[in-house]
Amino acid sequence: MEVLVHGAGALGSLVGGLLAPAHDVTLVGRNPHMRRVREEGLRIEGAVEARVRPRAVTDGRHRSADLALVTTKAYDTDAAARALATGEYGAVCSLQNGLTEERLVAALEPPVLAGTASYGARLLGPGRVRCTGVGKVAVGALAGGESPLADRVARAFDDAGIEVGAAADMPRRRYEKLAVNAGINGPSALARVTNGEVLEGPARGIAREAAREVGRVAAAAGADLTPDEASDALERVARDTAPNRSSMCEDVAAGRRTEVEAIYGAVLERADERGVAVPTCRTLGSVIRAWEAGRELREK
Ligand SMILES: NC(=O)C1=CN([C@@H]2O[C@H](COP(=O)(O)OP(=O)(O)OC[C@H]3O[C@@H](n4cnc5c(N)ncnc54)[C@H](O)[C@@H]3O)[C@@H](O)[C@H]2O)C=CC1
Ligand SMILES: CC(C)(CO)C(=O)C(=O)O
Repeated sequence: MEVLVHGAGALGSLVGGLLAPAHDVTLVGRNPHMRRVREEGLRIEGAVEARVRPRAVTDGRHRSADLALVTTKAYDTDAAARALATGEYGAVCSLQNGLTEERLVAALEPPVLAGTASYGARLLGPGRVRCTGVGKVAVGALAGGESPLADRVARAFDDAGIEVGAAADMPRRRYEKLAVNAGINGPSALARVTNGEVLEGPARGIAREAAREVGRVAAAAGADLTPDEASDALERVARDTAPNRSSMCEDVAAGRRTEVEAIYGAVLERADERGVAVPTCRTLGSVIRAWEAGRELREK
């Protein structure tokens, strides 16, 4: 399969690199990373060790592939969609955190699949990515149900040795992941603690309530996820990733922009549309947004 990975940072380089031995992969990213991949190949280190040679480019416009994977940060989704709209793709699938697929649907003609990836990835430097945790990929129709296209994409991941499931319940999975991110990311970023410390420490109640609120929004949206299930998912992921710092915690610690809008913004938008009260998510989102506004002022 021809696969284009738009946004080849940590996750995109890892997934693209894992797909490369079995497929014709093009990474779209930025220099100096792309230049090094072009010149010397991509080295995957850590939980998976490999050296592969995907194509590596910096201009994602006017390209074509059977599948485009979107792995930019969520706040770069609109720019990614604009670039992808100039090309030709059989399908587009996001592996990002947060609810970004609707933005891709609004901008693109090809079918947009929903995806989740529980791999851990960190860019070590140009041409080098560390796999910090072997995970699973799920892909399926955005609205749920069987999808021959998702089956084909899942087979392509499987051919490359990636554990994958073609999932008929992506609406539930997307909300479950959103609940986990809403429960862990804000509290861990504000308290500067690991995922495990969110669960064990004084922020536990806030984290659980944020996840439960997402469960209420999901139920109102017909996504088959209850508040208890959302809270259980949060507990499970926080336990499984206990020593890790969440992406939002890393972003805040490094003074970088966060994915607050794709996580808390998405919860609030959907909650407000359906009249669901989400005071905990609203508070967490407001404080992270306030930090971001302060960060922008400090940069000026
Ligand atoms: N890193 C991880 O372990 C995981 C990340 N995710 C999600 O995956 C997404 C990506 O995360 P990371 O890979 O960690 O971020 P990252 O910042 O390492 O990678 C994003 C890359 O996209 C590139 N990019 C953005 N716009 C571009 C454009 N127009 N043209 C070319 N390149 C462009 C950036 O230069 C950057 O290298 C996020 O939504 C994150 O939450 C999900 C699961 C695990
Ligand atoms: C699941 C979790 C919380 C793992 O750290 C994550 O997705 C993130 O850090 O953004």
